[in-house]
Amino acid sequence: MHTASSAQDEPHTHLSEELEQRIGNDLFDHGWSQQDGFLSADLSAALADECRALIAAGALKKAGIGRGGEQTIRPDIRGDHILWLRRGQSAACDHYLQLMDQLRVALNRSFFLGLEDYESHFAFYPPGTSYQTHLDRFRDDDKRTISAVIYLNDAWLPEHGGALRMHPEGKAAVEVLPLAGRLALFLSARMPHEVLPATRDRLSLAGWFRRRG
Ligand SMILES: O=C(O)CCC(=O)C(=O)O
Ligand SMILES: [Fe+2]
Repeated sequence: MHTASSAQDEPHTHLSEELEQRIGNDLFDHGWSQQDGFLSADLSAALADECRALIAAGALKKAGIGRGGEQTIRPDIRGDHILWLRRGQSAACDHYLQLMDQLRVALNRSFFLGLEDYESHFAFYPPGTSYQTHLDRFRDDDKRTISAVIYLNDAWLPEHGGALRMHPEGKAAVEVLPLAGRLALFLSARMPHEVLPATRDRLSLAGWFRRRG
């Protein structure tokens, strides 16, 4: 339920225009963007709790590579366990999906991308697992346009590993640590990226803004 309160009480119930512009400019100047504190500490903690409960219940499954009937499990290439989000599964997930929908509308407004929807899953990388360098666009489906990852891990330190490492064309690699509340965005078809192994559990929400097919 929505009760009257100031913007400070509810950070990012609505994204500020300034934040939307910063994200759009980063994406189109550099092909990626990092926004710390994109989720409030409360929302990030609620999503982390939900993810941990789902892991404990065995609800996350080993992720495959490839699409549809061609999916294969290759832990040497990709070691995460995932669960796709459904609208209405929890207040926290709905809040997150609502924020991403605002971002989708803002990106369409500024850049005429025609982004139509957003799909997202929880991801859990057990210690030592990784995801080798890849692009997020499938060979036979070019709908995925912008990738978004939100991290759910408190007190993450560089020595824990687990960075998202991006490889912008012609530039030095960039690393983003999976710290709670942080958002990483990049162009799905153009940014090769990988997940480095970590020494502790690595929880996140990965998602894709898709354009009309
Ligand atoms: O968790 C990350 O930092 C990136 C995940 C990823 O590349 C993917 O799920 O396709
Ligand atoms: Fe990816």
